Amino acid sequence: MMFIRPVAHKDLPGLMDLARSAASGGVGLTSLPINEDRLQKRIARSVLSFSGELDRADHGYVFVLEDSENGKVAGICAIEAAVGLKEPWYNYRVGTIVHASEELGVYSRHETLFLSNDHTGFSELCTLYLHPDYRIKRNGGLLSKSRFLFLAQFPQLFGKMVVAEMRGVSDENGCSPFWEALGRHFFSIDFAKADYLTGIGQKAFVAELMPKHPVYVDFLPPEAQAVIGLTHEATRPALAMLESEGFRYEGYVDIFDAGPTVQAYSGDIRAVKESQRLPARVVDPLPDGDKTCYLVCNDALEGFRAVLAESAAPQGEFSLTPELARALDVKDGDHVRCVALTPKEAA
Ligand SMILES: CC(C)(COP(=O)(O)OP(=O)(O)OC[C@H]1O[C@@H](n2cnc3c(N)ncnc32)[C@H](O)[C@@H]1OP(=O)(O)O)[C@@H](O)C(=O)NCCC(=O)NCCSC(=O)CCC(=O)O
Repeated sequence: MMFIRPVAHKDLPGLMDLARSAASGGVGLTSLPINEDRLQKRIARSVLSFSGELDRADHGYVFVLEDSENGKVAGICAIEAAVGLKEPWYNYRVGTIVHASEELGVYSRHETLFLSNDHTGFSELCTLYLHPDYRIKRNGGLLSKSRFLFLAQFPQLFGKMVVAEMRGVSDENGCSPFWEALGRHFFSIDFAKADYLTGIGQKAFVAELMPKHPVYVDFLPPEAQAVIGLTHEATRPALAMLESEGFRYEGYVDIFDAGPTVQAYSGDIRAVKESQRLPARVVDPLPDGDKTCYLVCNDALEGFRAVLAESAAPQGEFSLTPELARALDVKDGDHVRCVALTPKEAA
């Protein structure tokens, strides 16, 4: 059985394996560098976040997907409670500047990139990675969307808006047309290096050196213009899952590769809005009848668990098999939070 739980110190070797797997797939995950020291610090920060021992500005909750058959860490995902409260959080906002003169009969509008800190204080979904061997049986949905149950359960820990930065377009050698056209002029390193520095916590430092004045998109080469707001092919499944929950691109892009940031009000995320907190009824076997697949979590913060469960539409209580109750660490009568998968996922 697959279940979600908070990351623990013992998971360092498992996270290193995931980081190596991500890099070998050619995608590389900015926030999952193959760097034992960084990963160990990330685990430690998460453990302290779950126990409430840090400032809100430092809270970052990391979860792993564990295979109970063999104890293997199959995937990772995270939520940062509030970005930009310690050091600036930068995006480009794709806006418009109009140059017009009625007298001369001239009117032209220009797409322009404005440096912004507009997402300061928002929560961020990040570090989503599932080992390729486990990209089966809705594990991707469990991994990505379990975070929404956590958000619904503990709204006081998060901002009113949630964002996610999707990887922008780069080729098989890690070369980004947007970086080559813009960042490269201000920082004489290649995109892969800038991306690595971002992953080890140096993004603000690199960002300080990027152009502060609005950038006219017309002045960028066509290959850079073409990738503004586009998602890397390998990251499309991650984006599709967020879009199915109501996340949208609102014109903010990454300052390095111009990948889109998608966003949603926390309370408007489908799985947050539609989730219900109900008493668990542990039954063996489950009653006959039509069943749907639900995301289910327990009530605990440090002992958070989430699973996928087939169940009939809940009528004031949520029926669970003893095996699922054990995975969720709940007893009959304890409360769980549940939400059905989208009809497309459940099909
Ligand atoms: C993202 C996951 C975990 C997703 O797992 P799976 O691949 O098993 O998921 P899946 O069920 O096959 O696909 C999920 C949904 O994407 C759809 N889908 C699949 N391929 C697609 C494509 N090329 N274009 C558009 N949609 C696509 C499927 O139909 C499905 O939607 P339906 O269910 O509706 O049919 C994995 O692919 C992965 O680890 N990828 C590599 C790392 C990565 O790119 N991470 C995101 C980085 S960005 C980040 O971390 C921030 C975002 C975040 O944290 O969430």
